[in-house]
Amino acid sequence: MGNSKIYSKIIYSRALEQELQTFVEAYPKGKVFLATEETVDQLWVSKLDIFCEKNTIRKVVIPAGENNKKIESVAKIWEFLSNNGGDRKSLLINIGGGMLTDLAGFAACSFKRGIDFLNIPTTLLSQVDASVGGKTGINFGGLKNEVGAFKEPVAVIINTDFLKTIDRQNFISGYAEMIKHGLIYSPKHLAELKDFDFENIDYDLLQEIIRHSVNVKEYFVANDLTEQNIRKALNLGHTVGHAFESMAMEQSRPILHGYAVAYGVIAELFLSVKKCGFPETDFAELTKWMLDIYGKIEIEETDFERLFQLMTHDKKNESGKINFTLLPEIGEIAINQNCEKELIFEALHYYKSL
Ligand SMILES: NC(=O)c1ccc[n+]([C@@H]2O[C@H](COP(=O)([O-])OP(=O)(O)OC[C@H]3O[C@@H](n4cnc5c(N)ncnc54)[C@H](O)[C@@H]3O)[C@@H](O)[C@H]2O)c1
Ligand SMILES: O=C(O)C(=O)C[C@@H](O)[C@H](O)[C@H](O)COP(=O)(O)O
Ligand SMILES: [Zn+2]
Repeated sequence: MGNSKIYSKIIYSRALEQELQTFVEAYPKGKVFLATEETVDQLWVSKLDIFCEKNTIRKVVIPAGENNKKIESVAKIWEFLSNNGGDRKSLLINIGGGMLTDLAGFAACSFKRGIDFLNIPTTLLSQVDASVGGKTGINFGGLKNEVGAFKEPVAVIINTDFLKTIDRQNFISGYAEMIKHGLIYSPKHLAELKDFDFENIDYDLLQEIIRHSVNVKEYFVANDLTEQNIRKALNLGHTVGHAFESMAMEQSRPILHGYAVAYGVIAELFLSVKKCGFPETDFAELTKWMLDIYGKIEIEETDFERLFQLMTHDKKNESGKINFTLLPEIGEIAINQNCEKELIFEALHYYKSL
């Protein structure tokens, strides 16, 4: 099984500038560039000595927010690299949440057909998921990640200090992808997440739990970088979740990605019960737990058709059939599970009734 190996190095370190220096020195002088976004720039990047004027690392800053994960922002990064002498041997350092690492990763892997990039994730979600594994991309035509490429960063530097300025909503958004990792691979990870007190964060413990979560992601990526088979496990909750996220965006009431994933996981566990025999007691317990944390997105019956249409664009689909990743039980995966429209509507009815 598998068509790739892990090329990226994951570095857990709180000595960020020291780690970065090693990379900067490995590339030609003047050919190291930085991409970030406004919030992260103000809170963090502008305070780091390594990026001060006397050093030659030039910077491009994108406005913050999911609505900036778009082609115009990619063009801004291409233009910046082009105007500042970016060449094939350049390095682009991406510092930010998943919006920024997806976007700038895509800009890097398309500029001059691909330059090196290094990810420094600053949200929980990007530390445990988005910055790792080489899925880069942008939203297009109202669809999530409709355009992108698979390319691994040269390294990912994970520094939990960044999480000290994250708000609660963004923290629990990232926590949803960790729950997903527990569900698809590791009941032990799920248990430690259930025990974690995110109202009163222990950062040393968090660092350990992040490492466990990243290990789950790396396991699937190492075996299937381009998502031909087993990597589809990492997409649990995303067929319905991305439809919720896109619809919420269309209706001008955007939701965070991790919340959309949590809502999608509930709907897809319903499908798992129906199609794969997922235990009903586990389903009831997990649904209650996630409802307590995430609440729910309010949907109307009149939304179902649009949600279904959005699901027809999911990247796991084949021959016009909507394919889900489902679970026969916690830690056991069933990929390529085709569900008919009637059953998908049943799941949406169930979700609406909660
Ligand atoms: N490539 C992948 O495998 C993958 C995996 C999961 C999610 N994603 C994508 O990641 C994106 C979501 O990422 P996200 O949740 O990090 O969102 P984000 O990058 O939009 O960041 C969330 C918010 O936190 C702010 N922020 C970032 N770092 C901060 C810090 N240290 N302190 C304070 N505020 C900070 C940002 O300005 C933003 O307002 C989505 O586009 C999703 O599709 C990609
Ligand atoms: O790494 C993966 O593979 C994932 O599916 C991780 C997801 O959490 C992430 O949101 C990813 O960007 C979704 O990809 P998509 O292919 O469904 O757009
Ligand atoms: Zn996701």
